[in-house]
Amino acid sequence: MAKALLPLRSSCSPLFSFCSPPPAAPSLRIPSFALLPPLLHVRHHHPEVLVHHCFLPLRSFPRLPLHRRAHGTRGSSDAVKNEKVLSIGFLGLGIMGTAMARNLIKSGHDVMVWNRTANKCEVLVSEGAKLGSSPEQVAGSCDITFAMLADPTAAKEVAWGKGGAVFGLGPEKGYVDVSTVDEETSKAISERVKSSGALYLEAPVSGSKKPAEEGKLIFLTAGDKLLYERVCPLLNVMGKSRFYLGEVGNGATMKLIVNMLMGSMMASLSEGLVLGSKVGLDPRTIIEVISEGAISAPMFSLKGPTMLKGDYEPAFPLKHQQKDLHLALALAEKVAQSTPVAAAANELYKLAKSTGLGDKDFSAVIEAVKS
Ligand SMILES: NC(=O)C1=CN([C@@H]2O[C@H](COP(=O)(O)OP(=O)(O)OC[C@H]3O[C@@H](n4cnc5c(N)ncnc54)[C@H](OP(=O)(O)O)[C@@H]3O)[C@@H](O)[C@H]2O)C=CC1
Ligand SMILES: O=CCCC(=O)O
Repeated sequence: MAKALLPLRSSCSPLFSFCSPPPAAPSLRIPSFALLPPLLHVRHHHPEVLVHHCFLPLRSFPRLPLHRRAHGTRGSSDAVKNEKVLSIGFLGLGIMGTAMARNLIKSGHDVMVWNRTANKCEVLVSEGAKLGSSPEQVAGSCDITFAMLADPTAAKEVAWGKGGAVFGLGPEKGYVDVSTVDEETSKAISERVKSSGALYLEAPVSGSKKPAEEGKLIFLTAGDKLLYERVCPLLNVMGKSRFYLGEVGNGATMKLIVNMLMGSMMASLSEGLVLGSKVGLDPRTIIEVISEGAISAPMFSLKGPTMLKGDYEPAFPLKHQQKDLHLALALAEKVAQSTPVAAAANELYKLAKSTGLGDKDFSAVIEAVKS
């Protein structure tokens, strides 16, 4: 199981490493299709979980760029070295979208951006992005369009509301929704996208503002595998690892499970810090003790100190964590699974939101524990 879930980069053996051409490759030519090894599928307990190596099937996608960049490296001229540079649309320039689109621009791609609140586009336009007038126009102008939106309502609105992306999509195009939404929303978007003739991939991300800025996100993808293969080089620019999880919905639910855990962990940390302080312990020592033992977590070490200072500068807005808990609880209810811990955590986030903390970082949930 552990092997199946290894991030792609670490699972690339030299023999099958078609995520990127071998470092010594003298030219940009991708080996002819016939010479490529078959996709390396690693199947484990769950039949839908496939972790495989990425190659670019030239015959299927004559418009593919030929990336030669090695994983993990960055360079302003990466995309410029391609025979054909993909044009990329990016819809939604919030905390995450801005950082992700910026990395695509920095890697030399041709990026067109759109955001509901138009002035948020200005900074990326000053860095080289083109300005789109609507999701429809962006999707119509670009080969691949990414969407990074707040919630299911926003994702649907941008996909097929007035001037929605699907009206600009068509054959040979791809739509990649990286927002955190539920399975039903993703499937509905998939249906609309595919009826336009385009391909669809859901690809929610694990990792927050800093990993987004550093290009170290973890993509949880599902949907059209051909599109997944096509966008691998772009995911590599924005992330450190990626999982292909099969049918549409699997990426969305994986993300909700992860965020359900995260929300409960943060609520738990908050309780421990508040209780410990109340009985006279130094909360800084609590954080230090935790970091030494089996329950240590990067999140505790990262957020603990800022929580003690009352610094809730948003990296992951609390309203989005509450949205994710709500969606995870709905998922649990659908399959009659009891999730009392997550339900209790959700109440705390709801309380924090009702006191005006929705736009603060999710670690501000500690204020609800204090109240
Ligand atoms: N921040 C984080 O750490 C992470 C967030 N996520 C997920 O990524 C998504 C985006 O998060 P983040 O960037 O933090 O959120 P932000 O709140 O910073 O950005 C939300 C984006 O959605 C847009 N939006 C909201 N409602 C609508 C609507 N009705 N129509 C069109 N656009 C809309 C906003 O536009 P406008 O600017 O006009 O308001 C903005 O571009 C969420 O699903 C979140 O759960 C996933 C991983 C980490
Ligand atoms: O959805 C937000 C996740 C934040 C994180 O993974 O650190």
